[in-house]
Amino acid sequence: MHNDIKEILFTTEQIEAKAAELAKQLEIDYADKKPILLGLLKGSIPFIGDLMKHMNIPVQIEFMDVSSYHGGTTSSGQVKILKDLDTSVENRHIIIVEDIVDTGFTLDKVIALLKHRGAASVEVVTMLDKPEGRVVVMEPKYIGFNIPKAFVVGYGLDYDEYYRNLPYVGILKEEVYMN
Ligand SMILES: O=P(O)(O)OC[C@H]1O[C@H](OP(=O)(O)OP(=O)(O)O)[C@H](O)[C@@H]1O
Ligand code: HPA
Ligand SMILES: [Mg+2]
Repeated sequence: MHNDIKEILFTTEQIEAKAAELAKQLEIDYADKKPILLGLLKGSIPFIGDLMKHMNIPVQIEFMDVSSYHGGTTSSGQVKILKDLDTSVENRHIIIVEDIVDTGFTLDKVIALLKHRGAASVEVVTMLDKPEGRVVVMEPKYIGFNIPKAFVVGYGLDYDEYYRNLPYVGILKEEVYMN
């Protein structure tokens, strides 16, 4: 285990099994809908990779780069779109892929934008949900695991752009970001 990690919450094996399980549910629900899997960069990179390889239906993969944490452990509340979609979402079924839902600010903004652009439906699949972090109402339809109110890293999740490459999800030691 990395020296900056206090506790591992989910191992690689647990995460990969959960991704496969979620993919099978999406396969059933979107069998004839030709959905767009929309990954929000950068955190969703490992999860969208694990998810898509278990979805044996026609699916389009797209990305938006959205950011609001700017290197800290709390949301700035300002959700910036650093790279927008370059494909139309009109009349398309969108599955937003997230690593984590915390305050809900990111999804609130992205969902409103996609609906405004005429998406036929918008749902969210997230590997992690931190319900105690919520500031705006947000209920993702597909959730991998619920987590307590702690700052976590790994499996795409960063602190100040590092730790995304850890193959597990763990709680970051507070001393790493307190000084
Ligand atoms: O529910 P929220 O409080 O909005 O938090 C969730 C979002 O925050 C993180 O993104 P971040 O802004 O750190 O960008 P990143 O994916 O590039 O790390 C995470 O990847 C989610 O997209
Ligand atoms: O707990 C978290 N860790 C990393 N990034 C995040 N973005 C929202 N919550 C978190
Ligand atoms: Mg981040």
